[in-house]
Amino acid sequence: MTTPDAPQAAISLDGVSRRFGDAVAVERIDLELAAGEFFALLGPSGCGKTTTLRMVGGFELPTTGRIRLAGKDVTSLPPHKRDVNTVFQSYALFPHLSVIDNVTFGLRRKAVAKAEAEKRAHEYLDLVGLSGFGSRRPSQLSGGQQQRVALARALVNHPKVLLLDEPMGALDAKIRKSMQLELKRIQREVGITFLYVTHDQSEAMSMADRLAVMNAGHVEDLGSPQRVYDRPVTQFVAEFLGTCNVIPVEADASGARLPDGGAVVADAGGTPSGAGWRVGIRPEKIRIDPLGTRPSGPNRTTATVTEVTFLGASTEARLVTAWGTLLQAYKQNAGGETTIRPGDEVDVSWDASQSFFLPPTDPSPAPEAEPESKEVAA
Ligand SMILES: Nc1ncnc2c1ncn2[C@@H]1O[C@H](COP(=O)(O)OP(=O)(O)OP(=O)(O)O)[C@@H](O)[C@H]1O
Repeated sequence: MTTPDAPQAAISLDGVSRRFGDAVAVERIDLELAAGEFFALLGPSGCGKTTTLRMVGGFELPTTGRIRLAGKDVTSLPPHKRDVNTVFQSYALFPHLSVIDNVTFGLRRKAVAKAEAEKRAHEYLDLVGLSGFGSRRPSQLSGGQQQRVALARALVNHPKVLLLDEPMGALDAKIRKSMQLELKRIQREVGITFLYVTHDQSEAMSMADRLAVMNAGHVEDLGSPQRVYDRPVTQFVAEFLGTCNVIPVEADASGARLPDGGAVVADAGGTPSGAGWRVGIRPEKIRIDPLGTRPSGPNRTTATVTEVTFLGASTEARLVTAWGTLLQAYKQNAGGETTIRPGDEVDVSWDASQSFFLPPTDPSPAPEAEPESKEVAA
């Protein structure tokens, strides 16, 4: 939590929940976003991302908890009394107004003089790469261009915080990719705090300074994209962020072992003890060598290659261990690789630093359970 001399959080959620009748959409969330941070809320459909964002925007009231913006309690304030703007997936542009009138709309309502409002609008249209489009109607723009207008309109009031709810949802994959880079550049330039909701893990990882992975209404993991990808705290998080090999381990006082008895050491995820623990390794971290060529040590076993797929930049191998766990491994095609074929017996190994222990998964977490891991802005 915030210490007296820590910089004030731009957004802070303290024990925020939202129920709809008996259904719990958001369950006791604690979040702190630093000023100027690009923060993503990531998770599958229905996990509570949009409800969380709507509570920050004032479109939904929390059932419990407090929301602060720059230290000010706004929990029960209506949207227009909060220093935030929202960009929705649908853009919500006025179809009968020109681009420039769409962008100046909020300023004009705040009684900013027309000339001044238009000057500012042109600056923001420049920023989003749309100078010269001011007199067009939204219907004369592509989806990506409409999205930029919506962004310019949201930024032109200089809100302290911008909320973005799947703003790229309507764009095709290629435009999405270039808009992601663009949005990150714009966010850096304007220095406004962004709270960005998406179910697309690559979008969140490529743009966010930090991200929170939500599952069934609670925050399951929170940290930098690299930390959450490399050292996820649960199997759900590991698998939501990309492909992950998950191997059961048996653990006792003498350490953790694979089903074939080989020792397992991992630098992350705590010390397994008892039943139900697993070790996770990303496919690109798995090393494959001809059978019998790996020196003995922990984190190695043997497997049979079942499928090899050449993907151009990389090759994907599927393997099965002697006890029946299926594994996936990616290898960059950097030249000089040993060819492997289906049916080959191989040594499989990985570094302790590239793997993480995963705790037993509770099949039905108690509704009042605390999130398994939390971090707050320093
Ligand atoms: N107004 C409402 N009335 C009843 N239930 C609601 C309401 N709004 C949301 N919910 C429920 O709350 C849960 C969380 O919804 P929310 O829209 O926050 O999820 P999400 O993670 O944003 O999903 P998506 O990615 O599909 O938009 C869902 O089970 C949803 O059905």
